[in-house]
Amino acid sequence: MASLLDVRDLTVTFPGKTGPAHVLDGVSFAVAPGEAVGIVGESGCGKSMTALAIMGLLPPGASVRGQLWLGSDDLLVLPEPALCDLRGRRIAMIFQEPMTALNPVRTIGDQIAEGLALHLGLGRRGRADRVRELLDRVGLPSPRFSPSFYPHELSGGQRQRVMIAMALACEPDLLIADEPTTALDVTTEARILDLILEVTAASGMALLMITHDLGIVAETAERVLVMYAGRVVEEGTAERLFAGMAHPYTAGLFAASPHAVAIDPGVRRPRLAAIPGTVPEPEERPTGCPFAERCSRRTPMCIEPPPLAALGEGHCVACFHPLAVGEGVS
Ligand SMILES: Nc1ncnc2c1ncn2[C@@H]1O[C@H](COP(=O)(O)OP(=O)(O)OP(=O)(O)O)[C@@H](O)[C@H]1O
Repeated sequence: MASLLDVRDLTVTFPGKTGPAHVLDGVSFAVAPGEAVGIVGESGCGKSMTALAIMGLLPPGASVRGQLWLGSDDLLVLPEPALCDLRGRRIAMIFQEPMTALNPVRTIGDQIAEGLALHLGLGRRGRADRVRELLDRVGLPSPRFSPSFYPHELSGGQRQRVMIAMALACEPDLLIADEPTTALDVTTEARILDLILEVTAASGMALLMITHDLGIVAETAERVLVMYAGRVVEEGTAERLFAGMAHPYTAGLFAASPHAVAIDPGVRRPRLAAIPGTVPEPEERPTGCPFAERCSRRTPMCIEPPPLAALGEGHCVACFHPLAVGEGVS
């Protein structure tokens, strides 16, 4: 099937103190129409930069190379007005913290209606009807919830529901959810994830779920990209990858995930095991395997960059010493 989103060799660089800092280094992946893809990695791996590059919202100072195809449009060469038209209409994004993403001095109804006026040209009456329909759709029905509410009158979970309503407003082809439940308690997290899955499946929307938690990926994605230090280090269908994580980093994330039981109900662990060390800063990244310094399996050959190579159908890994199926990381 033709891809909806095709990211090719995406590289994002900022000027650093000692030279260019590559925050993304040759990232490539595709999302098919209606597909749910998860991007997972620790803080600082480049997940948000990937999302912001797709949205055309990178911070000032960023320089971008590569290609970002949405259907037949390369987003990296589209002029700003065309990109602006595309945001909300074809791609929408839900951010980590709804309180900062929502405008505190405008009603939720006005904020949801904005995209409807801009992209669909709906009149006042049409917008009001659609806002009520969307609030209802995301579990904020009237009369209990009114479009005239301000964000501060809602709980964190309810605000995230408003963000979902805004994202759904124009029925985009792709929804990017960047850590959408980080600010929520566990019960609310489960409800919001269920809602995102339900609305995307019902409307045939593709989903790019960005998270640091492999458990969330296991619950939401059909395909998984594991990112480390600005690169994709493992990619596979959720079925393949969770049946045999091959990169020592992915296995480390699994060992550190409090939700690992969602991936493997048989898992028994006395305690969570953190990966030693931290993600190297963009200016300090080695030219070879970026994970080598933290990896118990490294050998002298890891001073070379391992290519992302196929392990089997629907599964690739960038590691010279991948784990065999069933093998744990020591
Ligand atoms: N404005 C900026 N200028 C320079 N470097 C930046 C800027 N914003 C982020 N970075 C760097 O880009 C790298 C990737 O950041 P990014 O926010 O994409 O990580 P992430 O994986 O999404 O982490 P998190 O889960 O914490 O959001 C980090 O090393 C970060 O320090």
